This record gives sequence, C-alpha cells and structure tokens, in this order.
Amino acid sequence: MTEPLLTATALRKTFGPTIALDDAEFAIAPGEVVAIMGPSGSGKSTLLHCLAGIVKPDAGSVTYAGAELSSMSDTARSQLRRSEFGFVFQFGQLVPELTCRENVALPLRMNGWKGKAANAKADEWLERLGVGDTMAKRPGRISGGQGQRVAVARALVTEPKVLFADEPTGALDSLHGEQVMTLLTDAARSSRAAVVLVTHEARVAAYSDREVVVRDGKTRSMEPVL
Ligand SMILES: Nc1ncnc2c1ncn2[C@@H]1O[C@H](COP(=O)(O)OP(=O)(O)OP(=O)(O)O)[C@@H](O)[C@H]1O
Repeated sequence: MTEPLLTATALRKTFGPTIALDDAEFAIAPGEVVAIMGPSGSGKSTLLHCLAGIVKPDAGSVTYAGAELSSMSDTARSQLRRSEFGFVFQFGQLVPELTCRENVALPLRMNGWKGKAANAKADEWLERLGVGDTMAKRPGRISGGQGQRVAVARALVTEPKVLFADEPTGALDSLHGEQVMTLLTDAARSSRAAVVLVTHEARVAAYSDREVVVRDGKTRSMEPVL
C-alpha cells in the first residue's frame, strides 16, 4: 500500500443553505491520477478547492504530506500552493498581456527565479508540450488547444507534487482534448506528480488510474481506497 500524499477526511462545506460537501473523503498517492466525477453541482469543484487549500471547509481536515492545511497560516498555505501545487482550469487562465513564454515563466518568477533562467525553463516546457512556436505570442493569438497546452506547461513548470485540473479539456473538441490529456498525464507521470482531475466526461476520466464519484456532496470510491 502506498502512503497517500494528500488526504481529506469528513469534509463538510456549505454555501448558505446549499450543502456542497457532506462528509466527503479523498486520498491520492504520489504519481497517481485520480478522476473526480459526478453530475453538475454535485460538489466536484468544491472538493478540488478544499484539497488545494483555496476554500476552507467548515468541518473535516485536509492533510498534505502530514501537515494539516487549515492549521497553517495564510502565508504558509499560499507558499505551499506556489511551490508544491500546479493548476489547470477550463479557460481564461493565461494572462492576456503577457507572451506565452512570460505566462509559463510567471510561477517560477513568483518562486524567486531570475528572468533568464525562468524564460529558458519556460521555453523547455513549451517545447515539451509541442507549442514551442507560441513563445513570443500573446494568448489572444493562439488557438484554444494551444492555449490549453501552454496552461499545462505553466502548471508543470515548477514541477509540482500535485497537479489540480478542473475540466482541463472542457473548452476543447475531442481530438484536442485527447491530445491535451495525453500530454498532461504523460508529463505528470514522468515527474511523479499526483493529478486530481475534475471531469464529468468518461473519456477524460479514462486517463485516470482511479475514479471517485461525488453525488450530493458525498464521495464514493469506485475502487478500493489506498
Ligand atoms: N461560491 C459559491 N457560492 C454559493 N454556492 C456555491 C459556491 N460554490 C459552489 N456553490 C454551490 O455548491 C454546490 C456544488 O458546487 P460545485 O461547483 O462544487 O459543483 P460541481 O460538481 O463542480 O459542478 P459543475 O460540474 O457544474 O462545475 C452547487 O450547488 C453550487 O451551486
């Protein structure tokens, strides 16, 4: 049995009268790709946000590498997110005023890298994801599929331990969606990053090792939990 890297127990989160999470459970090991599935409004994104320390649960706990997220200071939690976590969302995540190279270099700059080294690393990741030709372009001048590859490069450039992906192919057609999923999971697996993948599409979830279904804020594991 592999030791989990990130775990959530008995998570509860309400928004006014809405119960978004109700006793939700989750665990992921290093290098594992887990799909969180379920109908619209079932609590998938809220679970991802709690796991990433973006949303604070009303009750329950999230533990990363043995440390409880809610007992950390805001600064320590932000620092953890910047250094250990990467994020890919459906769209609107690239900074339109920056070139693709600058977008990918941004998380490195925030971690204290110097411009030249950060740009070189960004170029390396853009090449790796097959979008080296976008380096000097702004996001408005590239296609949706290219933009999503740039976003994956930006999420992985810091070599995070956990990659959070919320409907990462939601805005793409099936061919481009499959290309992005292949690149995302291959890159994550080769660096042993765990991937928390929110999707409502079975063909996207097919890229995972294991599925967790969320219904009315409750989680159900499709296979034995770690
Ligand atoms: N910031 C918020 N304020 C109020 N209600 C919220 C907020 N975030 C989520 N909710 C509600 O909590 C419930 C769960 O939402 P969540 O976004 O986690 O579901 P989801 O499964 O990711 O849905 P979808 O697949 O449509 O994105 C929904 O009823 C939603 O309306």
